[in-house]
Amino acid sequence: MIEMKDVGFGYHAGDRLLSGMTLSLQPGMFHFLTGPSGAGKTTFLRLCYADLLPTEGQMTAFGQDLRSLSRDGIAGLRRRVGVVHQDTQFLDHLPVAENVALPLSIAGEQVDMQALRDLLGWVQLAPHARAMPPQLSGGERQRAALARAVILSPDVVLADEPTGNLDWDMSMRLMQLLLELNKSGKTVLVATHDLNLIRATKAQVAARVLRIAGGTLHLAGADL
Ligand SMILES: Nc1ncnc2c1ncn2[C@@H]1O[C@H](COP(=O)(O)OP(=O)(O)OP(=O)(O)O)[C@@H](O)[C@H]1O
Repeated sequence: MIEMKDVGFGYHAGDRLLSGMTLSLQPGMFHFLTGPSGAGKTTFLRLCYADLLPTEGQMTAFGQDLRSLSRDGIAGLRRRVGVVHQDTQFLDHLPVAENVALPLSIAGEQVDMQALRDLLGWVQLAPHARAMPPQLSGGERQRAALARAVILSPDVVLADEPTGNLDWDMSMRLMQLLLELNKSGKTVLVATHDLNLIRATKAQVAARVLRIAGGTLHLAGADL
């Protein structure tokens, strides 16, 4: 899985945004990552899918040192780690179904149309399969982003403020999908500053809450 030992990161030489982070993502566990705006949550997630490399310490994913991964190694890692980004981008000239299937096309793989239909049905977007992304509501966009993040059947799903622009009902609907993924065995990590969302989810799953504060990572107490 993903393991960090004394990991630090700075965007500029001499700058240490994050330091001393020691953590293992627990396989099959539901994790939250919280902390104030600007604390480094997105940066942490980017480290987890090797979009950024640590400037200090040791970090491995699925037993491989991230700093020594080849291009193919990074591509392999990205298959095993699905990401729902904070500012979900779609190709606006392609229908939702094609956007969701994009990781398959990029990997040069055949699209199994029945599996794609099932996936769209699971995120309740079957009626919107031929819609264009600008026609989707915020909640529908996030569900499409989640479908795209899991189409390659990753082991780990990272979601960066996936409910940031959604009302409570929509947020809970998205969280249910993430819970279902977790129940099916996937390791999930959701970055959010919404403590109510964390509390409501913790009523349903024994989630582990990580918090970034003071430039490092802590395990939050059970009161959260
Ligand atoms: N590409 C970048 N280059 C330089 N600094 C950056 C870059 N990306 C982020 N930062 C800075 O790093 C800090 C942490 O940003 P990050 O986006 O990781 O925080 P966050 O906790 O996800 O914030 P939010 O909750 O507001 O999304 C911020 O001060 C931000 O300005």
